[in-house]
Amino acid sequence: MMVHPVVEKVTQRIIQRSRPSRQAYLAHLDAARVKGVQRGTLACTNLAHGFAAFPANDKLKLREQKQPSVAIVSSYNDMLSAHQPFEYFPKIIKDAVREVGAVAQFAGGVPAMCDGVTQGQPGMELSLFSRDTIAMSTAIALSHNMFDASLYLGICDKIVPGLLIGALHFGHIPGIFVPGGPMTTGISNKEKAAVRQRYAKGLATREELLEGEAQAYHGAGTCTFYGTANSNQMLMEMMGLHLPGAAFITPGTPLRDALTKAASQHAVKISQQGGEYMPIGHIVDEKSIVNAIASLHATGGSTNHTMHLIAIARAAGIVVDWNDFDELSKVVPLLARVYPNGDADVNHFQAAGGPTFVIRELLDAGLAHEDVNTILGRGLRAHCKEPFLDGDKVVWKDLPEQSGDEAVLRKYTNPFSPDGGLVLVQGNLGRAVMKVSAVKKEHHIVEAPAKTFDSQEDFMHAYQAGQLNMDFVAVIRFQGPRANGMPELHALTPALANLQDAGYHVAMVTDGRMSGASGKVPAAIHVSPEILAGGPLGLVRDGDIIRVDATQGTLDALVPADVWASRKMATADLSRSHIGMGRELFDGFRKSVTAAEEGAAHFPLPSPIETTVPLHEGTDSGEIMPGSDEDFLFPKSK
Ligand SMILES: O=C(O)[C@H](O)[C@@H](O)[C@H](O)[C@H](O)COP(=O)(O)O
Ligand code: SF4
Repeated sequence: MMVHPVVEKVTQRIIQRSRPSRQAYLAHLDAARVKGVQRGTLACTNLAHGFAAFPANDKLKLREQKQPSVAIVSSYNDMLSAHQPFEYFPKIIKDAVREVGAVAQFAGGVPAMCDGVTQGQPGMELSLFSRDTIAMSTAIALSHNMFDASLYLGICDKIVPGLLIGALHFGHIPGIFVPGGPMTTGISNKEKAAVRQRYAKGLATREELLEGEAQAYHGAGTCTFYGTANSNQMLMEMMGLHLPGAAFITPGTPLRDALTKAASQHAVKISQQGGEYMPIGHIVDEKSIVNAIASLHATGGSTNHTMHLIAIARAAGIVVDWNDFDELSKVVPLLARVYPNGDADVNHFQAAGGPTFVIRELLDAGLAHEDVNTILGRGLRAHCKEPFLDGDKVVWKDLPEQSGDEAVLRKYTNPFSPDGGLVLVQGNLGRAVMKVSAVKKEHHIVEAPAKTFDSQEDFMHAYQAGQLNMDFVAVIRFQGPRANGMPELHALTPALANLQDAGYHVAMVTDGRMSGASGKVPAAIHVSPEILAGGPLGLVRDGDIIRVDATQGTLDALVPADVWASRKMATADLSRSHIGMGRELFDGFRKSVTAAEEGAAHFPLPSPIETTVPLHEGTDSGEIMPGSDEDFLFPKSK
């Protein structure tokens, strides 16, 4: 099926723009491949260290160097309710892989930060940088070079992007993402937000607030709003990196564990030894990235992916920018209304049809590419299925034709909105992104005087002192990655929402970011260049009229040109963001980070290597496979 002309145009533009770096990436991938098991390239001493602690039968298989070894890279910890279930996954995986004659090895853990625990706290200034720290930790795990396939256990915000960025730097290794599933529904996200707004007005006690939060976040599993974590799940389904429909199955259930077992055994199958070799670097290509952006728009996904997806693409040699997001947003309809884009949560979304329903609708609408590689082979249509238990095995069934709840999920023929959730706004303040799917139409344009703040705390002090009961645009400055690590400013949402509810026209403009769970207040975020990179946001003064217009895609200070030209860049003392809570360890990150529109990344685009010199000397069983087209079953980017 032909895709929509705009989808095709954006795809071809990305392919053209990415050609040098994508070809360099594929050359690196070729050079890393070996004939036989990857551990065949190790010397005996290395290998003995690699299997020393294993039980006899595993050790024998590892020593024989015939059966694949499957890496487990896990973000388990007790801090994220979403990742706590991963505690018992390694045992399920090892038993499942043994059943099919191979071996699974816990290759390494990666750090994972809960943005809910750190929201509004100093720790949030490490949050964005934790993504590439996770990517580096993934590389450290895989650098043992023992592995012929890998399972990535992660769900939340920066963790899936970090794991995937790391995995793509080992693009020759087949990989499958293994989710843990969402928390069961507690009090609704709307009720949770209402308690917060009452507390911000002084109408609820701290005990009432804590009780409300505890009823929202009440158990193991991912928080049930459609923030960055659950946006990640949609993207993994859309990119064919999950088994179909694995995203939103509750942790601790038989189906959840059966899916983990099935993913483990499928990883063996797509290893070179399994006969259906499918390296992850050939799954993530220009078309799968375009598909991911389309699914983000169709579901009102997290604004954080206007950075994370760009960084993921960059890791695979693919260059994406906010024009690509913006042009796709204009043709991809909004098909799901999940909080903050509506009242439903992800459990309702799943019951209505879930992410695989969205995949089918986008394919049927010609708004996604079907001809892509996935962990199941060639073709995305195989992922438009729903998993069920048949005994202790997973079987997949066709999706129902209709949505289970039209208030939550719709077919492309009857969308909530003809266009998607994220738009580019640009003007004399720079380039920024706005999530419009969660903002009422009457707030898509805000023109009001600026009030500048250099920290979240300064804003909250002014709010609590009653100084903000007016129409205004909050310009929160010095929040970019170079300044203080680009924290989420989600903690300002209840105050801004109260002011909006009181009838004031309010908006936020910042070089910082918001949570994927942020919603109703119009916010032009990720303003690039950031102030510390000379961004014009630093020229704004209190009282300047700021116009934020999501319909026209503009972001301007309406200041006479001569006055604007005479302005000096504001300065701020950021030292308190550079010391304490470990922030001093990330000084190098602040200095080396790329712009938000380049993914706020800490790694270069792949560049051509002089010759496809193998990364390591082969041995008899680890003979280096020459990188050549016929070795691959996969068409290169055209
Ligand atoms: O991008 C995201 O989705 C957020 O980082 C999310 O993971 C974060 O935890 C929110 O702050 C939680 O939402 P509440 O703060 O509303 O509980
Ligand atoms: S969704 Fe956010 S708050 Fe919930 S567990 Fe994940 S990181 Fe923490």
